[in-house]
Amino acid sequence: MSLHHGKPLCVSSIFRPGLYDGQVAIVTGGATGIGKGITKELLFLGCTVVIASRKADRLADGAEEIRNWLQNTGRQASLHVLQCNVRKEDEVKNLISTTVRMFGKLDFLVNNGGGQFLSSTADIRLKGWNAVVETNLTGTFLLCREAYNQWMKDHGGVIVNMAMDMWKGYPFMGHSGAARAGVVNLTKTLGVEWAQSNVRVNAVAPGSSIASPTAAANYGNANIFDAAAVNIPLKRTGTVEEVSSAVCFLLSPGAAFITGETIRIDGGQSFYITPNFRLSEDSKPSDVYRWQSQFDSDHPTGTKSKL
Ligand SMILES: CCCCCCC/C=C/C(=O)SCCNC(=O)CCNC(=O)[C@H](O)C(C)(C)COP(=O)(O)OP(=O)(O)OC[C@H]1O[C@@H](n2cnc3c(N)ncnc32)[C@H](O)[C@@H]1OP(=O)(O)O
Ligand SMILES: NC(=O)C1=CN([C@@H]2O[C@H](COP(=O)(O)OP(=O)(O)OC[C@H]3O[C@@H](n4cnc5c(N)ncnc54)[C@H](OP(=O)(O)O)[C@@H]3O)[C@@H](O)[C@H]2O)C=CC1
Repeated sequence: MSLHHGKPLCVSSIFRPGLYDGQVAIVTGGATGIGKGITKELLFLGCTVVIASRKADRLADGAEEIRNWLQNTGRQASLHVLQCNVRKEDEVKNLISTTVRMFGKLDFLVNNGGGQFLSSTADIRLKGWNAVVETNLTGTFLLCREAYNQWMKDHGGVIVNMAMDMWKGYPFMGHSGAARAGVVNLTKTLGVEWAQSNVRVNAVAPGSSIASPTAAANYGNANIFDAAAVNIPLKRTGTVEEVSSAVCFLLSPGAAFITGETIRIDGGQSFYITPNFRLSEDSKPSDVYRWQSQFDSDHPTGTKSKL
């Protein structure tokens, strides 16, 4: 349901029905939150979708909900489930090869699966750092590499990666900020390297503001996203549909001349105040560095200072 000039409209995508008829996509993390929104929209548009993540129960529950939802729109779902931990190279290889074997092709890869935990960087243990970097950066690399080598290199395709609002660093999520900055850079590199194979590689960077039950549960606080709205110029949090429509656009022929790009989906948040953390009120001004000069008192602006 969305609003159009204040009136509710029952629509399930801004894109034309059948846009992705006959196409095959993998969406990692496709059973929950943003990934579930992307999966629904791709299915609604006619795509065959394989959702993949670590937890079999999550995949089963998500798939059932998605199938029921699609049935209510009057469409048949070509939805499939494969377990895969993107941190494990053999499981990633298997995800891609099984998909290609089952459906004869792989048109789209959406590297949505990922996440992190909140911690001051000083307190992150190496295991935790590695878990987050392997999930978000290494996992994205492995999936891109396998999708390319096993199918897209010879047949073309489109990849969309997942970044975040890490443009000015990400206090208290330093591991993920660093990993996602790596994803943005990798996206540029692959956009150039794989252009010769007609493979486009782009990314989306949602603000810290896309609420879903699973995303909030990861932080043990159902309302964690509510506080974000005050720092967002558009004065509200975002929706999974608003991420999904950007992903579906990047996958579409409408984005045929876009590669290596990362689109911010954050209501202007990253151009305004960063981020949801503030220094404590009693933090002191830092030490000052200044040249010593006999002219300082004559020329307070320092224009005639010398070493
Ligand atoms: C106003 C604030 C807004 C905040 C949110 C803003 C934006 C939101 C962005 C989002 O991305 S929402 C999506 C949220 N969903 C997820 O993050 C889901 C996926 N995440 C995870 O699965 C985990 O966070 C993980 C760490 C990436 C992987 O966990 P897993 O259990 O598979 O890892 P392990 O190999 O078992 O252990 C990892 C290691 O990591 C450390 N660690 C894990 N959790 C915590 C924690 N909560 N606090 C501190 N440290 C943690 C720890 O060292 C673990 O090892 P051990 O020491 O336990 O042995
Ligand atoms: N919500 C937000 O505001 C923002 C979200 N993002 C990113 O968007 C993506 C989706 O997040 P969101 O939907 O909000 O949160 P969710 O917690 O609902 O989604 C995370 C998904 O990633 C999957 N996942 C996590 N680790 C792995 C792994 N090692 N291998 C395979 N799948 C994995 C999870 O499934 P399972 O547990 O079954 O493995 C889950 O489906 C994530 O990358 C997130 O970090 C970025 C910026 C902001």
